[in-house]
Amino acid sequence: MNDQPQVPEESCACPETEGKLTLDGSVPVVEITNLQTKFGRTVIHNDLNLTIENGEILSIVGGSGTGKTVLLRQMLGLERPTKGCVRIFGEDITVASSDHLQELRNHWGMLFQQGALYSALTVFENIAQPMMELGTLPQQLIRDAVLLKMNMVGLGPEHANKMPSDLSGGMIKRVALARALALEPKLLFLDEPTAGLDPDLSESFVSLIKSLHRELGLTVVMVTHDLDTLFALSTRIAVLAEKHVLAIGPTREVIKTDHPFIKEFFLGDRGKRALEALE
Ligand SMILES: Nc1ncnc2c1ncn2[C@@H]1O[C@H](COP(=O)(O)OP(=O)(O)OP(=O)(O)O)[C@@H](O)[C@H]1O
Repeated sequence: MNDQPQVPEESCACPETEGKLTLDGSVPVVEITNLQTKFGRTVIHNDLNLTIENGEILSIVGGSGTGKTVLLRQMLGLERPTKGCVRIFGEDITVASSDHLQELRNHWGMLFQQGALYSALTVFENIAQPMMELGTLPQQLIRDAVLLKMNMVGLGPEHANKMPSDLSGGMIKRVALARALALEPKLLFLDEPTAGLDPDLSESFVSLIKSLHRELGLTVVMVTHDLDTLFALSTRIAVLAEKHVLAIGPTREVIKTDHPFIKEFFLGDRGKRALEALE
């Protein structure tokens, strides 16, 4: 996929707010309005609206090809919708310049599915990289901050000089999480955070995310197919179907929605087991 955002076909009709970066929780952390995404003639999203409040863990679910990844990339400013408005911390990122987007990205962290570590850099260097890129922080402060982030995600300093190829899947996720938290974001995006982890590692990674969410006061936006992760973490779930957010709310309310995808996804055997485990 092309990482250069394209200019939207039509300008957005954003709700009337100041449109300036607001980090104090006084406006929704994410506010998507009347969003449309088309690739050629294929419409992926139409009239999609989604609001995510400060402190939530909002999970996005939906069938294959419903546009979850594209929506996540639009929230990250990596893609622009065909129409509509994507406000992050009150600021419409669909009209932001590339330079401004780069600055805005320092306010959110992203954990990619495969970790996306730089293979030629050590654990320390991977976590330090967003701080180094700022070009303003003294070396000693970066060193202390990296060790602090490592500690936060349960990695001792003895791992600092390891290369990604020396790490287990669970450790790669922890390093990637430490890097996502490097600039102390208030908003964290997670793409399939537990994919590829065995059930025990998955459970401990979920606990880690839960405690960091609480301790750091994060807002989390997650895409996952894993029902255990979904049920254990989400404060609300948004279901993408029929090109828009078909249902949104706490898990127990969303699963009552009478829709074939929701019935199949949540109320199959796997869904029932995951729900029972919550009770
Ligand atoms: N740059 C692009 N050009 C053309 N089509 C695209 C592009 N990016 C995504 N699509 C299409 O948009 C649709 C939604 O893709 P997306 O990856 O967001 O789905 P998804 O909901 O994340 O699916 P999955 O759960 O299978 O990962 C797919 O049909 C995909 O092929």
